[in-house]
Amino acid sequence: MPSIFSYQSAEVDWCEGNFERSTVIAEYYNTISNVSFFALSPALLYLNRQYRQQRALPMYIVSGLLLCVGVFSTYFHMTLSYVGQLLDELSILWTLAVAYSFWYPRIYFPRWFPLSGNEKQFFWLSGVTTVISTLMSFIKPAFNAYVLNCIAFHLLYLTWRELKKCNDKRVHRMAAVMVLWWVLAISSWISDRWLCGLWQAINFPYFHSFWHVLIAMSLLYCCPLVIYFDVHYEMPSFKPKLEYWPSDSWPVVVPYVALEEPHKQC
Ligand SMILES: CCCCCCCC/C=C\CCCCCCCC(=O)N[C@@H](CO)[C@H](O)/C=C/CCCCCCCCCCCCC
Ligand SMILES: [Ca+2]
Ligand SMILES: [Zn+2]
Repeated sequence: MPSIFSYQSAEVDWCEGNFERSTVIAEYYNTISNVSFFALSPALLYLNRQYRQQRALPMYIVSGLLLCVGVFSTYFHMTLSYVGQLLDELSILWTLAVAYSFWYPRIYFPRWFPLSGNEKQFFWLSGVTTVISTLMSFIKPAFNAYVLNCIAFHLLYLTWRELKKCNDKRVHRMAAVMVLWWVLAISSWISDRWLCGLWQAINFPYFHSFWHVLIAMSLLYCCPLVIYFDVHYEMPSFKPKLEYWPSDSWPVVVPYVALEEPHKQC
């Protein structure tokens, strides 16, 4: 029986052929495309530095966790080991759980939820749910990936609820771009899983590496939106403004949130 650390002991094997470009890296392009996660965290921290000064702990923790996602995903695609698969999925689960605990808007807490000291209780509820989900991941990690992808639908629902109340055109545009990247990302993930025979027949089995880049792009737009609504709800002494680096007129831009003097827009 192979060890849980050994090469190709994982439950899933992505469409890209194994050991075709290297004798130590199982899926070469799926491994190197994780560079997008290594670029994401420093970009988030640097561009949103005004917000980071106000909310240092959540920003450093989530950026650190996104780096862990990159490290574990690299290890997984390099080895295709069972441990790699678990670490890849658990790092995503914990990043999502921590992000929800820090940024889930209080107005969406369930009605039955006790309202005094609710942040702390929500923090614990998220913690307990995550520990239970972590234990369950050991049972069927391949199924877990589908469950994790479903969380994006909840994020889409929250975005839609917020957009209904917001007149800022820049926010609507940013949400639209985030959804576009996500649609491209999830289509790549699903087509790598379900249509692998077809992609192998045309000798183009690289859709999972596209997924890595596209979901990182989607997160690049998702994070400023989360920050925007956090400032809007929780930091009344600031006015959030969505900006693009290096400037609005450049063909390739990276979005971020600048904090200005008080005045509400949404
Ligand atoms: C101010 C900052 C707020 C930040 C909040 C963002 C929290 C995001 C947390 C984690 C996202 C990481 C997703 C990348 C996964 C990369 C690893 C990977 O490819 N793993 C696959 C195997 O190699 C595995 O099969 C993938 C499983 C599914 C992961 C699903 C993640 C859902 C992420 C939702 C992101 C939403 C973006 C926009 C939604 C409209
Ligand atoms: Ca493979
Ligand atoms: Zn992957």
